[in-house]
Amino acid sequence: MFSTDFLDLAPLEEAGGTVVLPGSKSISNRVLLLAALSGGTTVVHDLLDSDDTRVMLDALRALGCSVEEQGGSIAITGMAPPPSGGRLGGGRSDVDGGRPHPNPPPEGEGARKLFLGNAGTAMRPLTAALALLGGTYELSGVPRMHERPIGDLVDALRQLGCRIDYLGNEGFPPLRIHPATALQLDAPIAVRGDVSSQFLTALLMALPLVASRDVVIEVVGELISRPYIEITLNMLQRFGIAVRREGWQRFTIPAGSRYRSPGEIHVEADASSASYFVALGAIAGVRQPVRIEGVGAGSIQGDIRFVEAARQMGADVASGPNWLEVRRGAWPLKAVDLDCNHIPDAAMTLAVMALYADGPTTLRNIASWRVKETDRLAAMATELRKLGADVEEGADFLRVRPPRAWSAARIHTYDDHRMAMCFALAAFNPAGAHLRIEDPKCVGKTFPDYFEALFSVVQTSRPHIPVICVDGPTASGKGTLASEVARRLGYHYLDSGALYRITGLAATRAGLVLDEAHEHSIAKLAGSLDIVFSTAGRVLLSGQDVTDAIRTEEAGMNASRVSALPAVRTALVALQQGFRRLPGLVADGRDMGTVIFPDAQLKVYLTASAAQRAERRHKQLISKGISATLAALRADLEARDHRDSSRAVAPLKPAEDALLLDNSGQTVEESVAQVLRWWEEKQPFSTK
Ligand SMILES: Nc1ncnc2c1ncn2[C@@H]1O[C@H](COP(=O)(O)OP(=O)(O)OP(=O)(O)O)[C@@H](O)[C@H]1O
Ligand SMILES: Nc1ccn([C@H]2C[C@H](O)[C@@H](COP(=O)(O)O)O2)c(=O)n1
Repeated sequence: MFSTDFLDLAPLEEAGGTVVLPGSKSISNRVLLLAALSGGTTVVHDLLDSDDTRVMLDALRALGCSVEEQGGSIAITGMAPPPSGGRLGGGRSDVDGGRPHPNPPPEGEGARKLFLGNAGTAMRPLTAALALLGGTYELSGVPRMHERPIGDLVDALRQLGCRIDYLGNEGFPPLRIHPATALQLDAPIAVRGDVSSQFLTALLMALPLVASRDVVIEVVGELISRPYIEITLNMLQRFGIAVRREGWQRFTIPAGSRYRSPGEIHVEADASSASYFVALGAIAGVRQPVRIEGVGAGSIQGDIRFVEAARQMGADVASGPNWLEVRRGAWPLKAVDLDCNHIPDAAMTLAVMALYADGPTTLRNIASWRVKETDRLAAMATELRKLGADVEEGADFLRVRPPRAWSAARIHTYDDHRMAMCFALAAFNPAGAHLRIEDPKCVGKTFPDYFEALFSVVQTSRPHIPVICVDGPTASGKGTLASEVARRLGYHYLDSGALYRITGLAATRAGLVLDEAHEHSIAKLAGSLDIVFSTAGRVLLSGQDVTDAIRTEEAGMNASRVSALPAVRTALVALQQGFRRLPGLVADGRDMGTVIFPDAQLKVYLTASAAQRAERRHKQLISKGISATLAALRADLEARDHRDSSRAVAPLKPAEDALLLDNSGQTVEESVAQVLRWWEEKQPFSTK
């Protein structure tokens, strides 16, 4: 996951390849709660690992469920009591036929506090389940969760006899739930269906806990987002509850309903997440398709119907039971006028596809966008306008006219994963306008590795991929500076010196003398090195860890020797240039700006006095327990500087367009801040 402050997207050109999608958030959180409410153990395969599912798992643990990892799957042992179980809330009327929470917080003791982040799929169903299970609880979330309505659900639960107080604003979390006294199950329970379908889902999942008789739910108003109710009914069926339905207005939970674990259950991939890759294929699947694995025509998720909308806009989609393959069909995409009530989440992706359409696109019946992670109607309109689109925002619709002239834009993401994910698709704009996605880690809610997945299936020409070069003499702090700048920007990092160090080591181990007479043998060796830079920061040569072996002063000197051989340098060019991958690269060495990446967008030549550098290296070695004298180190580094800058090929020198940075008097943070400032000044959306 990219945990940087922002992620800059270079202009993208094409897409093609395969993505395997993570599990559905909607299914994952339903399955977790149902497993918790069932007796015995349920092994859940392919569960989504994201912010919202972690919130649910933490809550279930706090409620006394056992959650165990089993070879990549999760085993949940539910909190339901044995069939002979006692009474609701551990001591209330049996008339209601309710079952008790097996582990409720004892009355009189403080409430059990559950923090549910911004997960509506945890807050709503847990409110209903805990109100019926008994015990005292406080349910809270992030500030935005406290702005998301829950009053209609609380009203429905109060009709039943549940006792729930608002701890902040009336109608919104946080909530305090008290044990119910007696439940009124004889009259139908009315719940509004036109604000969020999660209220009905919450009741459908909670009421089987107390269904000593038929329990009827009546939906008031037009039920929105029906496909989500279909998922709920489907999951309930898997856990032994056969809800009877009359149209979309009346639902009956049969008397005697009792949760039964299916033992094992697979979570299908997320159809809403698929929408970004369907759109990607429609926009950029020019020479090859984008193949999406984990979800397909057989999906139980309503958002799979996004595929129909994408087809209407021109996408060429083939599908199988759990895969989709999408290519560009019509281009530009076709403008549409669509009712999106059935695909509220995925419809956000259509709003970004509309930027590439041949006229204005209107998305209707999307009032529910206003009560999601953010007010998505307002947010979408604001951000689309930044790109140059002409946007009309109604109470429950959005009309998007594609930009006549695209602008580079910083996209604010409002802590809303879907804003980040769908706006990334604007990077294919024909004007090559740059995009900055702010707070990219918000995708952690449903798809933590979204950007990694995206970068694995998009292509752009090399010159578009940003590169920052940091060249300079030994111990000037290049590696320290370059790796930190890369971390802050979410870019890849190339330590080119390591490649020469590895070459020197491999040649020495092969018994080669590091001189001109062996130039071609060493070059051949350099061209066939099996090197792995592990994510844990280790360097492997032919599977062997050489991280420490290449860091000695002797290895540095040997690297300097082999680096003076022209054939060796040539042998390493392609390997170094191969590090230029999306979203960008920071490379350090001696010739990054002069030879390897002459078109780099920013070149820094980093220096410090020889005395400073010797001192830094001395400290560095001492901290590793390696003894050295300052004088010897200074003599060594001056000898290395001399060899590196006087060799015939690619000598150490500043590129003509490099910015000089003498960090003798700077801290590491000061030099990092300086380079980031220079980088920022080069961005098209710079505030300057
Ligand atoms: N601005 C700075 N101020 C003080 N110390 C620094 C600064 N930058 C780096 N250092 C320290 O100097 C030491 C050498 O830095 P680093 O290894 O990054 O240099 P380098 O130029 O990459 O060296 P080499 O080319 O030999 O690999 C490190 O211990 C680092 O923490
Ligand atoms: N781009 C590069 C990187 C390194 N070298 C040579 C010269 C150095 O003395 C040696 C070790 O580099 P370090 O790890 O100290 O950065 O490798 C080069 O010629 N070109």
